[in-house]
Amino acid sequence: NDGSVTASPEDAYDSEYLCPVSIDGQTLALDFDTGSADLWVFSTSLPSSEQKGHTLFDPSKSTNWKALSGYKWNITYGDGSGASGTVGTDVVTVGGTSVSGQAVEIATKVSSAFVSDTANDGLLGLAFSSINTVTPKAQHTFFDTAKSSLSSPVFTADLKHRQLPGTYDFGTIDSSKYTGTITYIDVDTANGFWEFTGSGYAVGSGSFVSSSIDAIADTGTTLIYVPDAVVTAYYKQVSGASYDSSQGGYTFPCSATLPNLTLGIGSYHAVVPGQYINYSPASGSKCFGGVQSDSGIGFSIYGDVFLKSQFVIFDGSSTPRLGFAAK
Ligand SMILES: CN(C)c1ccc(C(=O)NN)cc1
Repeated sequence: NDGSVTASPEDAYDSEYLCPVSIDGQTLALDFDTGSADLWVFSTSLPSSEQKGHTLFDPSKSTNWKALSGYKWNITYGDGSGASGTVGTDVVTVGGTSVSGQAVEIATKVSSAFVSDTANDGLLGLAFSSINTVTPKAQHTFFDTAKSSLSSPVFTADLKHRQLPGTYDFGTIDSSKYTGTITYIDVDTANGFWEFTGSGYAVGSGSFVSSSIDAIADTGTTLIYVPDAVVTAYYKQVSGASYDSSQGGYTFPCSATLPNLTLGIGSYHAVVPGQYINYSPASGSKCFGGVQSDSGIGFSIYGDVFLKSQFVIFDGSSTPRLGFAAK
């Protein structure tokens, strides 16, 4: 029951990656999110003003739909966006991986950020089921539901930079997708995230700074959010860079040459190409950085700008771990 599904960038800046998911034959484009654990979809139960532009799941058209009476969900993400609604189970298929009895959370309310993100028909959470928001009983993620039917209890992310489709694979580690060896690091599941301790950083050709960085691998977050020491050291090497409160982060002249950012994972040095860190135009001739401060979050977030530079293994075995390799 192993599977592979394309992950297509939603826009020119890879702000998110969308994957086709079939729910009893109804195919929606979902944002696979290793930073949350709810599978929720835009639905016919939303107010019509919130439905516009999205593909909607209609449970009344599903022969395998089973409503969970009295079950509800309500989620808020790190950027303040959120959604809520009701719950049922259905057959969910991702690439070649099909599971029955999967909890599907029907949105009856979504925040404006989701309404306006018309390419996004919902999220498929891939964090640990311990942070699923369904009450009165938390539900399993798609990966947890599928795990026992996979050749190996793993999924991998091979996200690409700019305009290229990548893939999420379930059940296998495709050795044609990476070079060199895989470095594994232990995961602390206490907060429900793929959370690990990074070993430090380097900016451009500068020397590596050993420091413990508490971070999560989050495919649902676009940028890299790291401690101020890292951010300061990075933008010190970018002429014309400065913190722009009106933009809510560091910007720099779009003509600037950006240094690579190396992030340590154990003894492995993961290199994020400088070009990936010129994230998008901000205003005028200024561009917005793909590396920003994690202050106020409580941990660092290694989001898509980092993850797309690597081949990443999410190992859901009895001792969960993360694997990283160059590609
Ligand atoms: C508004 N949208 C599409 C979001 C998608 C994902 C997230 C998130 O924090 N995932 N870990 C937030 C917002």
